[in-house]
Amino acid sequence: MSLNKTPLDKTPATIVTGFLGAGKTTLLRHLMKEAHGRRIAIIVNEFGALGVDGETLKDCGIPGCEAENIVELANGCLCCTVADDFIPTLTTLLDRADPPEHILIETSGLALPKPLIKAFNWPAIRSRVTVDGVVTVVDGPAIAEGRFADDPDAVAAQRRADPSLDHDNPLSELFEDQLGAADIVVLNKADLLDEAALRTVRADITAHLPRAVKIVPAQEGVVPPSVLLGLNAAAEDDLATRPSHHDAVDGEHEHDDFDSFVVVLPEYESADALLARLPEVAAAHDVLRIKGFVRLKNKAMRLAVQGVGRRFRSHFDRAWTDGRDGHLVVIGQTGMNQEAIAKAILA
Ligand SMILES: Nc1nc2c(ncn2[C@@H]2O[C@H](COP(=O)(O)OP(=O)(O)OP(=O)(O)O)[C@@H](O)[C@H]2O)c(=O)[nH]1
Repeated sequence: MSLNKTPLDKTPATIVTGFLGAGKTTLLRHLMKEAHGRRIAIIVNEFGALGVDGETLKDCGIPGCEAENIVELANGCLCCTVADDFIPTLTTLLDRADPPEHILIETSGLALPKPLIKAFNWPAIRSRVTVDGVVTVVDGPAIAEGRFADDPDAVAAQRRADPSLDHDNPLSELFEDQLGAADIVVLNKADLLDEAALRTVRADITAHLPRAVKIVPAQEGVVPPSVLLGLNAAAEDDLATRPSHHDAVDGEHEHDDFDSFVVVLPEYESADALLARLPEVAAAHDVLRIKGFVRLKNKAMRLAVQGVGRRFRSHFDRAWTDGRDGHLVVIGQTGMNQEAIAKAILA
């Protein structure tokens, strides 16, 4: 793995972006597994008040994932809290007696990557750190299902009403912004696509890329670190080639299209009924993402639950280390019926 300092002796940072549930944390875990003792620090940003990704990575047993190497910024989106959170966090990491050789930054699934890349030009960090590359992870099956596609009729109607608008779907705008920033695209969850679907999805991604960028199919985020790290992109010097839907307003944007809330869970004898209910609830209410941990009676281990759309997985990841209740973070588009969703989950 090429983790050498850049010619100007700046610490390289890799931004891992991609929509909710695409597989960013999974990819980070793989990178850490292959780090072979290199000093890598991780900054994880999440949409929603309770951090699940940081919890998933911290002390997961992979060397390097000790809690002190993982910084969680759980209050909203990195792209909006650059001055308050991001710059001080980076500075603290770089000022360590034993500073990291490489920094991995996982954005929230709803973050726009461009304002974050821009932040690397702030005087406080510009001479010390550089964006080695932007890795955009995409959820292959979600693209195949048309999750990020505009409805052409709705777009046409919207354009007639207001020509400055070009999307009816906030998901497609995010998808394009995340691809627009990419130095490399990881087409993840290839196990859920056949050859023909893989070809179609690849063509769809290519059609949205503003420049020639490599697309690497992957399962469980398994891509060799040598492919993802050491790209030397210096993305902060190259903003013009990374278009964003928010360029016209100098990056200004809001995240009011999406919302999240937490459902606190009781302790269960068995999680079977809950696990059977969750995909139904997600489908009935068009929930984008559900993730969290379930507490079971007489079990020291916590059950990690991950849902993307109506696709769910669960496994016992490690013992509870605190007295927290089981909980699930639910993310969806603004206007989802929070009360009905919580009720259905707890039924
Ligand atoms: N079938 C399949 N599932 C995958 C693959 N990669 C990740 N997943 C699953 O997809 C779910 C979401 O993965 P994460 O790595 O948490 O996704 P993320 O992008 O970090 O999610 P957010 O931080 O919420 O945006 C988990 O249940 C993973 O186990 C894959 O290649 N194939």
